[in-house]
Amino acid sequence: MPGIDTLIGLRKLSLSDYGIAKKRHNFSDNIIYNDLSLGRERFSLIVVNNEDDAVLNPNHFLYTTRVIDSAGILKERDEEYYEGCSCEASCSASNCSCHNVGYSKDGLLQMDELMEVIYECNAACECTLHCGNRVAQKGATKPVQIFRTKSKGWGVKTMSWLPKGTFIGEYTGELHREGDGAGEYLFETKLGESSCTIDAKKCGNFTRFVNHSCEPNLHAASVIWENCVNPYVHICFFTVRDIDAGEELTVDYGPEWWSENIISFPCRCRSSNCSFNAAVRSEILAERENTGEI
Ligand SMILES: C[S@@+](CC[C@H](N)C(=O)[O-])C[C@H]1O[C@@H](n2cnc3c(N)ncnc32)[C@H](O)[C@@H]1O
Repeated sequence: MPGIDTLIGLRKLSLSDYGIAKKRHNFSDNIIYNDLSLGRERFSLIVVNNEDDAVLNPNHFLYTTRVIDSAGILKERDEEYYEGCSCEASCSASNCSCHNVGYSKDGLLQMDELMEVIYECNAACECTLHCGNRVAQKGATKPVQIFRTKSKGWGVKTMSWLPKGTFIGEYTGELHREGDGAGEYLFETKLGESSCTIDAKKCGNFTRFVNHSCEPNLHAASVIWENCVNPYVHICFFTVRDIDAGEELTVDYGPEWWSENIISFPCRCRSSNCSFNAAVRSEILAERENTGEI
């Protein structure tokens, strides 16, 4: 009788696979899944647990590399479109007439001149898919690994050295109207002028495992690659500095997220200027008790 993992196509490592991989790569990691994305990423999304304190149940979320619009929010939009660019092959800051090009020639986000919104070329543009102004829309290419951290549950680490400005992945999940949904996997984004949220609790990709740090090495950028007047703003993670292979990838969840969640636990990012550590948490809880909030 095949197990559930086999039925849903998840390749759990057999002991012999593990032995071969261990010999070949000379590692001592305890790999529990060799591709959590089930082939949906361009790299094998390996899951490692060297802490022996929990197992990851891959069936409790659906792996998706795209945002899922089950509420039909995107469909409700007026179909009004902008024209694309008419650059012949590839756009650059000097020759692209219709877009602000936020990337360097190597496809790195220009972190020192960061724009509030990055407009990539889109389906209405005449440039080719090789255009340097199409980075995040092509999806994740840099291999990452899911690993069990000591005190923050699962986390994500990079398998290779990454220069500053590298695109890591888009935050995917279920799209909700503003105010709908709650919880630890919510990320706020925009639809034209209005706000909505992406909930990665039931569905998402590896970015749902990225933990918070008060000194993060990723930036959550707003990126648009639709030409409609009311575009969906994709939340895309880019490196804010060079990152070594093996380093954990982290992002700042923001004060609103912590305002909701600090009641349950303190921040364990261990950075020297942590804003939500145990001491700060005690002060916040004492203040909320005083004001009758809790
Ligand atoms: C979006 S999830 C990140 C993935 C999560 N670690 C997991 O195992 O699924 C957010 C949750 O991760 C944990 N977490 C993330 N960053 C943390 C931090 N700096 N300190 C403490 N817990 C953290 C908390 O449990 C939080 O509710």
